[in-house]
Amino acid sequence: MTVSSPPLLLPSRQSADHKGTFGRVLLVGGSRGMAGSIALSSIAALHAGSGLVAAAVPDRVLETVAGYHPAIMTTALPCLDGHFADEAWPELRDWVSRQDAIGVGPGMGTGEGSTTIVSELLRQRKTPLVIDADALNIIARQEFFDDESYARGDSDAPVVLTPHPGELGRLTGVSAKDEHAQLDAAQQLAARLRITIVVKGGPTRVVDGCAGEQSAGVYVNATGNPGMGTAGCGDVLTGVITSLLGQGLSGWDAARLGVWIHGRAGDAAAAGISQAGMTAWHLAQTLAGVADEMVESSQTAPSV
Ligand SMILES: NC(=O)C1=CN([C@@H]2O[C@H](COP(=O)(O)OP(=O)(O)OC[C@H]3O[C@@H](n4cnc5c(N)ncnc54)[C@H](O)[C@@H]3O)[C@@H](O)[C@H]2O)[C@@H](O)CC1
Ligand SMILES: Nc1ncnc2c1ncn2[C@@H]1O[C@H](COP(=O)(O)OP(=O)(O)O)[C@@H](O)[C@H]1O
Ligand SMILES: [Mg+2]
Repeated sequence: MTVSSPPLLLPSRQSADHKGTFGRVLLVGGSRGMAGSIALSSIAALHAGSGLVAAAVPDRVLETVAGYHPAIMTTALPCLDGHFADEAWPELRDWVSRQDAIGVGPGMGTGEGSTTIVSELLRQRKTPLVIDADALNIIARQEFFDDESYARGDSDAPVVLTPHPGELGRLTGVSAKDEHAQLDAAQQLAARLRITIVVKGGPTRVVDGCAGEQSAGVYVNATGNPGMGTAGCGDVLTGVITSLLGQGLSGWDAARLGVWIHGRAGDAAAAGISQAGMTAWHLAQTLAGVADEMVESSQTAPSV
């Protein structure tokens, strides 16, 4: 199988590097019945190379999420019926500025507490943000993006949305059935808000509304396969892109490299297991095995 080349590479790792070099990231989400989503995002962030990963989850599911992986740190937030309570944001607020990037949305539900978290995370402009899943559904339902004040400026941290066509339809009002109209709508939304949007699917496309020539046009990803049409694969991508933002990439670079390595891991899972039998769990594991393909290797590093 010929593997397409990554759109860019991370700098090679140096012997003096440490956890802090590779970023501290926070994944916010999960709920009773959907604890796995935020665990997949958190494990994916570790397997994409982050130095430190924590999951901020409703108290009720903390032990469940913590049980998936000993390296994931967890923070319990106030909970009501297994979902974020209104009191969750005041406790989450102080964590935000300490992160190199935050991913929000997987499995979080669309209740009051989650809505406040999404609204406040959108207001802050210092911490890079990936917005996925129920966080996108909240934005759509609350029509937050009708308010131009959410648009990003040159000095603001990057924001990356990762909708599948169903979520993009809710956000833009353009049906998932009309692929081209959805891509146009995503490009208009990205340009208006000066953000990056990953339009997930087969293939996935990335559009970017931030300044600079390099981000003009549409990036069409060449990796991935229909075996990835299985629960949790989008949650894995959220963790990957959050990790890459936390490693210092721009929204455009983190989104393109993120979808490339995500699809590459999906191809490795399909080859190792099968398209029909692979799951998001397999994808998260194969991601660890291919992660170095995102990094400048000694072979490609300029000779001294
Ligand atoms: N193990 C877990 O805890 C999981 C939790 N999940 C969470 O469940 C919540 C709901 O997300 P879901 O995506 O499952 O539900 P949604 O209702 O948002 O999306 C599912 C529907 O979207 C449409 N859709 C999706 N991809 C499409 C495509 N390529 N073309 C056309 N239509 C498409 C289809 O109508 C599909 O039935 C999210 O918060 C998500 O994070 C899911 O990620 C699944 C796994
Ligand atoms: N046919 C396909 N080819 C390539 N990638 C696919 C295909 N179907 C789904 N995917 C990928 O799998 C992921 C599914 O995301 P999503 O629907 O959000 O999953 P979940 O919310 O269950 O985690 C996306 O990254 C999407 O691009
Ligand atoms: Mg999803």
